[in-house]
Amino acid sequence: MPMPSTAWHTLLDSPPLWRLDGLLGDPAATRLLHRLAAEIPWERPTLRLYGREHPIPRHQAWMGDPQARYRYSGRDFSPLPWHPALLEVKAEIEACLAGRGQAASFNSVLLNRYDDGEARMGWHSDDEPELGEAPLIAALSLGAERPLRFRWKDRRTAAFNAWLPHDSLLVMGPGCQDMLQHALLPRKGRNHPPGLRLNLTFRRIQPRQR
Ligand SMILES: O=C(O)CCC(=O)C(=O)O
Ligand SMILES: [Fe+2]
Repeated sequence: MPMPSTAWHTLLDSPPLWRLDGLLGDPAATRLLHRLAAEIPWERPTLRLYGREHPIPRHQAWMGDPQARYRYSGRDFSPLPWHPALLEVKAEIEACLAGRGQAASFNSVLLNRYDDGEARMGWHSDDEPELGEAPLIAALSLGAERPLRFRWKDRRTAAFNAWLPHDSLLVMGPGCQDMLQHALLPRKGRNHPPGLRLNLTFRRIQPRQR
């Protein structure tokens, strides 16, 4: 098999925000998209907002090492065991980052599935205490290309889009969660509504001390 041709793009110098195109190469990336869409036990958990339960506007799943547990909204979550294909992707990402001089060792992945342009994720930073002080998060996009919107917390610089094509890896380095928020906004696109998109965010959860 020829090595997929990859290229790094620097979206921001500081904090470091990078994109690598062609992480897995095709047809491997497209095969992975369809395999994960079919084999992952996708869920649509509900969130309580102003006293009412709302299903989140996308599907998701959480996988990782057994000790990569975290607390959210006062509840304890344990990851599902790794899907074998995701362990391979994790190794691939870690190798790519090592090649860029960036050591990383992930122990969990949050998978998001967006079926259409209505599916979305609101403004947030990935700044849960379990992720540590200055986390490095690497997110693989598969399927429909959509923009991840970034805005600065201090609002001094304009918001911007990071377009995430099929088989691209977005790396949010130390400081990204402190200084920026990001969101996957809904897209109407009457002529070209986006189709299925998966996003896999690899993270390192610090095991809880107790
Ligand atoms: O779907 C995306 O590109 C973003 C996902 C994300 O921000 C997250 O999982 O925290
Ligand atoms: Fe995020």
